[in-house]
Amino acid sequence: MPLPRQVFIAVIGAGGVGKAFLHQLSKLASNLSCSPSAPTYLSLILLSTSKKSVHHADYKSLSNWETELANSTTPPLPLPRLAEYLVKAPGKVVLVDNTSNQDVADAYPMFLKHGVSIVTPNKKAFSGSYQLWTDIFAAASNGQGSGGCIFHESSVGAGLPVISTLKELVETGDEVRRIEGVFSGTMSFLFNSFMPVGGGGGRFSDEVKTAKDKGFTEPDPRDDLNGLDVARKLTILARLAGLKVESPTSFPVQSLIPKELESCASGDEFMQKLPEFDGKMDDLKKEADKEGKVVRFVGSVDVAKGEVKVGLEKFDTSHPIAALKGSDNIIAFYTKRYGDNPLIIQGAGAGGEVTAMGVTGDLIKALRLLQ
Ligand SMILES: NC(=O)C1=CN([C@@H]2O[C@H](COP(=O)(O)OP(=O)(O)OC[C@H]3O[C@@H](n4cnc5c(N)ncnc54)[C@H](OP(=O)(O)O)[C@@H]3O)[C@@H](O)[C@H]2O)C=CC1
Ligand SMILES: N[C@@H](CC=O)C(=O)O
Ligand code: NA
Repeated sequence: MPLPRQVFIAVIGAGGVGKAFLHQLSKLASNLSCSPSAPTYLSLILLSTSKKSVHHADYKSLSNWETELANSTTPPLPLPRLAEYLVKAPGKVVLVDNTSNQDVADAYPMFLKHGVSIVTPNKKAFSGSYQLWTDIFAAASNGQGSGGCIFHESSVGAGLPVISTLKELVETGDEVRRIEGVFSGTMSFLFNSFMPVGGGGGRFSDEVKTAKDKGFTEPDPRDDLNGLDVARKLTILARLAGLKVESPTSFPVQSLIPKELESCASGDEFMQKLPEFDGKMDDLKKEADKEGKVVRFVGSVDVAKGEVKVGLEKFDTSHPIAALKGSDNIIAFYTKRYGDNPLIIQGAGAGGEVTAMGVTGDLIKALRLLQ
């Protein structure tokens, strides 16, 4: 009879994605067959938000995380103390970062060097400075050596298999020439509902509020509307395709934040004032309508030219990008092997459940490597 093995899971971030991940984790059979030789038991040993943490000095599994977190009065561990706690766990550890925090992302090389594996939808680690990108992958072992492994499928296209597909294209020797499409669930939802094919549509500011309520936006919706979220995703894809993109602000990115609202002190103030600018978005709609077109927020990476760009473009109403629904992303990979008919991935690109699916899938991949 093979001996069961135990893997310890620490989760930081319990918002839309974090909560959906924790529910999916609880459904993963505790007797998970990731290893051909032994069943795997998963123990949740830490759960933390920006305000509080639940963890036990004896690494006892959290049996009822919702109640334990709600009742906790313990502040979150500072990152070096968190690392100490995880390193001393009596077995392999996977840290699940469900935040969008830069400090947590900056600490990935430290966690990885200490053998802690990471799965995350947080884009900031992979789209920050090029140095951080290099440090993360230098520290990660992904199966070889003593460093932890790292997976980040949901950092682009939520649960859609975008990162894994691009990596396989590159690793199997295809030549990726161009990547283009709609990379934001929020922007897709906004334009599909504010400027649908066939006319009509709601007020732009109302649709922004709905996108936030549906859990599509970043914690601060200005990070979507300023184009930076898409720029981060394209930075990640461009780097995986071999371009040394320095940062998500090192190429042209069109912002939809009105100049007058750039100085808003908070996301709440911004959301309050946004309806004053609905007229400008209506003008954009009317202008496209006159040409029989719709406007969509798109991005592209031209690998051969080394160019990345993000912004609004007009599309014929018959174009596949114009026909997207809800929060759908569409991502086309033009490669040497696929020729003029690109490999296309399409589906929901935002939302707690679909994003958590990518994170849970990554956890399963990490567990297979940690045998
Ligand atoms: N929502 C989506 O559709 C998608 C999201 N993502 C990415 O997933 C991540 C999570 O998104 P989402 O769940 O929507 O965001 P939320 O704002 O709903 O949740 C973020 C969580 O992170 C916690 N947090 C923030 N900073 C820290 C910190 N320093 N230490 C511990 N916890 C912290 C917050 O705590 P508190 O509650 O105390 O503020 C909150 O629980 C982001 O990186 C996002 O870009 C990726 C693809 C799609
Ligand atoms: N805010 C992002 C969430 C997923 O990355 C989006 O709208 O696409
Ligand atoms: Na993905």
